[in-house]
Amino acid sequence: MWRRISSHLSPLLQTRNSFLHTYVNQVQGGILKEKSQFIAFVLGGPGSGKGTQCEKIVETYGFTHLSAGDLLRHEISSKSENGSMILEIIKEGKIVPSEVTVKLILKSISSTDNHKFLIDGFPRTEENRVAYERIIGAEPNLVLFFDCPEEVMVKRILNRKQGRIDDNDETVKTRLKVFKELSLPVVKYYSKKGILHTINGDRTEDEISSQVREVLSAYEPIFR
Ligand SMILES: Nc1ncnc2c1ncn2[C@@H]1O[C@H](COP(=O)(O)OP(=O)(O)O)[C@@H](O)[C@H]1O
Ligand SMILES: O=c1ccn([C@@H]2O[C@H](COP(=O)(O)OP(=O)(O)O)[C@@H](O)[C@H]2O)c(=O)[nH]1
Repeated sequence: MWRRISSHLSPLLQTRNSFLHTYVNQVQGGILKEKSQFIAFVLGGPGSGKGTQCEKIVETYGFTHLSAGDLLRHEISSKSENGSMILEIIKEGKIVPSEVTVKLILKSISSTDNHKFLIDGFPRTEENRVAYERIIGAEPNLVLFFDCPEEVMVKRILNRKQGRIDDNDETVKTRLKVFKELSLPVVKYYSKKGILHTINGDRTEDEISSQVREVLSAYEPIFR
């Protein structure tokens, strides 16, 4: 049974506290055990297979999957105050202001009773990354990067058929440009930090899954 310990703090402190230390106490055989929050960022170009693999990770390891794109699309469909601005940006394949995305991520984390999260499709720019670190005050435990040739990603996106407004020839061009110019520097940053794990995304789903399991199993003692 999980229980947040930050309920008596002010809302701001509470959010930050719950993020940094979620920490929930589990009574196990009479011993109060503390679990640390575990965050994995999942990066890769559009159509590289991030969402598909996140679903498998959820099934195998019990992570909570937070897709930044899904959180933003939910703001559009729920007609929230930022909904129309987000719609315009996604339609063009550009990047939503960091504050908006980070707040949505933070809100989801704080309202979820789990200590391990996959944050999929974020951070997409160095500015996103810095905003996340400023607001959250922590770095991820690890970063998975799905490396996939451009022509494979384009083919997958145009076959995706989920009715997404940005899955078309025109917007895909901008998304790929944004990925190369703005997102790859983030990948490089985490590589230098030594927490990046590159996965070959140009394989079958099962082959990719087994590469992912190889990486995650090494972290299992930490996030379990
Ligand atoms: N390894 C794979 N081989 C072929 N198609 C894939 C593979 N992984 C995902 N797909 C398909 O490609 C499309 C894009 O995958 P998705 O997981 O949505 O990518 P992303 O979240 O990175 O945009 C989806 O239609 C998905 O079913
Ligand atoms: O942190 C984020 C994540 C997504 N997006 C927007 O949402 C779109 C779709 O992102 P998603 O991760 O859902 O799909 P992908 O491009 O990886 O297929 C992007 O092109 C951006 O316009 C954004 O602005 N910031």
